[in-house]
Amino acid sequence: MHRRIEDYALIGDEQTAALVGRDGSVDWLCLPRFDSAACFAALLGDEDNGHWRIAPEGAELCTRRAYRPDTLVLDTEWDTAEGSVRVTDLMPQREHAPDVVRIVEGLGGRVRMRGLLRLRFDYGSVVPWMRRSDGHRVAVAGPDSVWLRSEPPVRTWGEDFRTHSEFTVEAGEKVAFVLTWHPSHRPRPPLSDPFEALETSVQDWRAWAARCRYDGPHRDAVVRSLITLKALTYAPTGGIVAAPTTSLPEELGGVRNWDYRYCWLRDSTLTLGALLSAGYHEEAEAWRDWLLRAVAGDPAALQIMYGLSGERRLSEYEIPWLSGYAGSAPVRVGNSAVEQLQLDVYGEVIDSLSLARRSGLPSRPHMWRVECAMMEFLRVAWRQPDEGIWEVRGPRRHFVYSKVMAWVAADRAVRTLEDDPTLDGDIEGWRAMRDEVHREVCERGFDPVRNTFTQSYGSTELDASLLLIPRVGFLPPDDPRVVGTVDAVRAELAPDGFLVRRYNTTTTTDVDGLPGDEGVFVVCSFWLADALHLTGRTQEARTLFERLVGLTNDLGLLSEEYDPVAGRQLGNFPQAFSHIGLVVSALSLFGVDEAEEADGAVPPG
Ligand SMILES: OC[C@H]1O[C@H](O[C@H]2O[C@H](CO)[C@@H](O)[C@H](O)[C@H]2O)[C@H](O)[C@@H](O)[C@@H]1O
Repeated sequence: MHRRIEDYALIGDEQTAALVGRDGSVDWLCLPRFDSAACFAALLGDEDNGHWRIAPEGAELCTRRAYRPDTLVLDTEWDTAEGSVRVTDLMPQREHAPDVVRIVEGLGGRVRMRGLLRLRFDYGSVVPWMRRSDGHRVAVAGPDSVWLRSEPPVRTWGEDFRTHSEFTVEAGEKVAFVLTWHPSHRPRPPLSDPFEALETSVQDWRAWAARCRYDGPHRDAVVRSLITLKALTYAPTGGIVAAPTTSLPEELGGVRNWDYRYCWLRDSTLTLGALLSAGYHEEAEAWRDWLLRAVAGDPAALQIMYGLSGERRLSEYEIPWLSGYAGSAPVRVGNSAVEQLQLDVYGEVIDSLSLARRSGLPSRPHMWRVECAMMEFLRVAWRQPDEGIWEVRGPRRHFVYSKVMAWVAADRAVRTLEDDPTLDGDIEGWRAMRDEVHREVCERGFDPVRNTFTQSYGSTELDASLLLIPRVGFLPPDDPRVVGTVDAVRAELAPDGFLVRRYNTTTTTDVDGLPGDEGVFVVCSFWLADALHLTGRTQEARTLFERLVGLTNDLGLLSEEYDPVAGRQLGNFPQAFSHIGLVVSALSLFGVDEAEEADGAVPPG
């Protein structure tokens, strides 16, 4: 029986992350990086694909669980007939090697505990050799070795390619387990102190969370989202992954299963906006510098996504031995979307660089050169059809949102030149492009009969990305075409007025070229709240926002999509896009309207 996606919690060390279930089992962990092969892949198969469970003997789901306030340290507790026990899970900031620390603490009575570790390298397929060394159990296969120790040592034995442990805790007693990954050709990794690591982690996360500038309603949800975005950052380079998982399905049993362990420029730039609005300038600067390195060379040959360090080749393949989450196959590694043309990305990148400049981030000498190169490419390329924001795998189209974002690119480039006369650029050429794009979108992407912008030129379909038109400043919020579009999108893509689908997957136009259906797309519902607010319906927007916060799991986490019929989260988890939506909407609806600035909502001049 698979766990629901929302039954998982996230822990991580800003280089990789693990998912821990309510039953005390770590079912997903890629080591040493987010995009490495998983050594625990039970999430996408079964327990024999690797997991690590620590729980009271005979117990199933925990009685309660929570993050320690303002941290990524997870407490999972069970009340049993024998007594109560807590397992505290964390991945400390990395010094030498990645560690997963699990501290078992007796809370009352005398509880018998069981540990079961099945290490399976290379996405659940490789059973390692196990041996003992210096009080550790060591698993080795190919490039990977994993070292397990406990403090104090507890009885541990191997059987059937599994490592078992058995021990008892009384109130106040603590047993810590540390699992450390290391390259298999290297000597034993340095030992870290798990109890000290716990204290330091709690302090560090709290100090980080205290920097949040937002102090309005739903602060806890905002801080949890920011912590999640921070946890999705690959600290050594500043790259931000869209999610720490691959192939959690957009439809249970379906084929819409993708690998999100990479850095999408779209998702990352929006993360940058959310972090900047909430006061996190260092992270924004680190990402901006990651971007400048990733696109170096020929900035015009921009990819829509990169690896954690800016790698370009992310070829997609399937893993046939994993049955998929709830049977949702195939499981994919890599992402073919890397080869797509998505014109909106240029707008998002130039917008975020312009925001970085306006927010006072120290400039870099080649930043403007990169923007100019992108503009030169876009000046010609904006006329092409593309795969659009939703990365459709059907034929290219003239997606309206892509054109709107081409307008944003030109608009922000022109404004940068207007603000800083020391910079060189073809201001007249870009102004002309801006006007031409605007004219064309209003002529070819607008349906005057229904009074709404459409998904693509000449189409009758709608698209949730159109909700962003007022936010990016393409038209003022009170323009009747904007109000008409918000109403039309809501009526057609959110029949309950609340949960928004990104587009229709069931029409004859078969826009995405994929079989099957999908859930509602969480970030789009936040966009609806923002659009309602901008168009003067703030009370309605706030009510909607509050319902959306209700979709988070018990820990405040959101996946990419939601199934309103089953009442379950769907898609990769936790997903940056959804948490960005929550932060930006909260700041805009209850804060100081900085979220608009973050997304570049500068009304057209
Ligand atoms: O639905 C088809 C596409 O789905 C994924 O893309 C989605 O996730 C991206 C990362 O969060 C996001 O940037 C994009 O807008 C979403 O549509 C998947 O990665 C694609 O390969 C797939 O074609």
